[in-house]
Formats: sequence, C-alpha cells, structure tokens
Amino acid sequence: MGNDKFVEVKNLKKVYNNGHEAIKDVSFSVKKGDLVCLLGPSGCGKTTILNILAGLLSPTSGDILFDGKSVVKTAPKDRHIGYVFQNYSLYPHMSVLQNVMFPLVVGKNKKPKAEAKKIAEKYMKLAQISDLADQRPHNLSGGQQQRVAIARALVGEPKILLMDEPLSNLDARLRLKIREEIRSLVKEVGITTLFVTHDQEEALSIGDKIILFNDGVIQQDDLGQNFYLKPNNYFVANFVGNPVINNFKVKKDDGKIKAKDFEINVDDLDQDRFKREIPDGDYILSVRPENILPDENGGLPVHVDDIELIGRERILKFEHDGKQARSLVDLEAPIKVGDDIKLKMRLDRIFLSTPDGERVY
Ligand SMILES: Nc1ncnc2c1ncn2[C@@H]1O[C@H](COP(=O)(O)OP(=O)(O)OP(=O)(O)O)[C@@H](O)[C@H]1O
Repeated sequence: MGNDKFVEVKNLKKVYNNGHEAIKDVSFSVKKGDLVCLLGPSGCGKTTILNILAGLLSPTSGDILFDGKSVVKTAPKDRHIGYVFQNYSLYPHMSVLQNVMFPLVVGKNKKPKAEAKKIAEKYMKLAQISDLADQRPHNLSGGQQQRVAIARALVGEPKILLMDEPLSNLDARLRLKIREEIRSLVKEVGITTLFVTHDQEEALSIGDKIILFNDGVIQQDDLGQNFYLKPNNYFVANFVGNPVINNFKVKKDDGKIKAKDFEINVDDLDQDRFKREIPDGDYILSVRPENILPDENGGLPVHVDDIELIGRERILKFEHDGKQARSLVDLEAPIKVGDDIKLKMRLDRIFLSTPDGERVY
C-alpha cells in the first residue's frame, strides 16, 4: 500500500477467447507520481495490460490494486483513469474547448458549464493549446491533436494516466518535442502515468523506470541505464541499444572463450560478473558497438566493409563468422572503408548467454 505501490499488478493473466495467452503471470508496481514506460515489441501484451488497468478488458486471473484497493471488480468509470489513445479519438464535430470539456459535462458527476470551462482552460493552458480553443480537430496538426487528447484525459483529474503509443502518429522531430512536453506536463500535474511504447529510445528518455515485456512476460523492470549495463537476459541485451548489440557464437573450452578469429581467457574475465559456474559448451558473446573499438593490440582482426555516419559518431561495419557486426567510433578516427584493423573488447562490458537466452556473465 501507499506511495511506493500506488499501482500494483499481481499475478495477472489474460487468455483471450481464442485461447491465446497474451499475459502470463505478470506482477509489477508503480510509485505514486512516476512515469513508467511499458516497452516491448508488437504483440507482447502492452495494450492488453493497459486495457485491463482501465477496466476495458477483464483479466483471466490476478489482481490490480490502485492505492491499496483492488479494482478488478470496479467499473471503468469509477477507476479514476485518464486514457490517451494512439489515434487521439477526438470528436470531429466539436471545438477543442468542447472536446476538452466533454468528460466534465456528461455523466452523473457533471459540473456546471462555467466550472467545466474553467477546469478545461486550466488543462488547455498546461497542454499549450489555449489559443486553439475554437478550432475543430481537422484543422489541427497531429501534435496539436495529441495535446488536446492529453488535456481531455487530464480534465477529470484522474489518479492515473494511461497512454498507449501516444506519439506513434507523429513525425520524428515532433515525437522528440512532444515526448519532452508530455514528461514535463505529467510531472507538473504530478499524475502517476503508464506510457506504452515499442520505441526503446522513447522509453529511455522519458521513463522514471521501464518495464520491458516479451511474449506476455516481464523481461526486466528497472531503471533505464540498467537495461544497457545489466540486461537480465539475451532478449533484453538485444532489444535495448542503438546501434544493435553484436552477438558472436563462442565455445567455452579449455579455460578459454573461443570464437572464430579471437579467444579470451576465462581468467581475464571479471569473476564477480559470472552469475553461476558455467560448464564447457556453446554460448553467445554479446558486445555493444561502443564496447568493441579499434586498438592496435586488439585480438579481433577485421576488414571494414562500410562506414555509416550517425551524427557525432560513425558505425564501422565488418563481417564476423558470416554475420555483419559493428563498432561505434568517433568522427575523427582515421579509418576508412577497406581498411584492415584490429578491434578490442571491453571485457567488463561483454555479456555471455546460453543458446536459450539465459545470461550467465
Ligand atoms: N481480442 C483478441 N483476441 C485474441 N488475441 C488477441 C486479442 N487482442 C490481442 N490479441 C493478441 O494478444 C497479443 C498481445 O496483444 P496486445 O495488443 O496487447 O500487444 P501490444 O504489445 O500492445 O502490441 P502492439 O504494439 O502491436 O499494439 C497479440 O499476440 C495479439 O495478437
């Protein structure tokens, strides 16, 4: 109960009528006032969870508590939730002001018009849409429509705000701008927010913490930086990071980790990072492109096939064991396409996983 577990989800399961198990025993909690991102690939169950929290879907089993009280049997309208959908869902025949006021002028708790207008104006100001009050939705840009949808979701002063991919219909530049605005708006209002996205960068930039799902199961529930530095497993290491992590097939044998063209002494690894003793056999060594860098004493000789410029850095592309791999270097590094160079890995930043994805180092 209390502020640390303002939203609590316990052993939630959802099996759809066709037998598909979309959510498999999911438990997590959200602190009061936090903005938490539910992250994961398409189909991992993010929307299903939001809809269960909102009461639009009922769970097959498990419990949901808001501020310590179970709400699974509470009607959606009594859960004090604001919901922002991907496609805005504004009423086209109403002005911006009428759209924002709408939740306050319907239902049994409706307010006198003057009061509703005053509250709507407060949230329109926070969402920076005061000057659009008389416009119709079709005259607005995607970013403006999304601000209207957010103001409308907040106007009933809900306890919890749910946002399902609210930025996905916006172009790349606007996404960056609006995501910052959303974060400062929900922090100013102080509302506990669950924000669904499939975009890891979006989640890392705005989430107080991130819950990463795959196939209806939580893979990691953690602060953003730990997804980079301490991924729970192979899936997490591969889902988070840009450019994507490199994966090399290796064999542990004879006190060494052996790959095509390089080997590492097991004794040179940080023994404290082993999660358990590992027998000889096949593993996957994963290393982020920023942790495998040109070094004349490096143990991995490669041929630079291509170089991609990404803003302040460059990605060197090379082939290893039949697969493309990458090293991230700064702009000034004196390397060009066609060079033969050596790469060195930071051994305290590599990960080892079993072939079925369990991280062991
Ligand atoms: N009504 C339904 N009946 C059967 N299966 C469903 C239903 N709704 C969703 N699913 C399935 O459940 C899984 C989770 O769906 P959900 O919409 O929660 O995923 P998501 O992570 O939000 O994905 P996306 O980002 O694509 O919206 C998917 O495999 C989806 O096909």
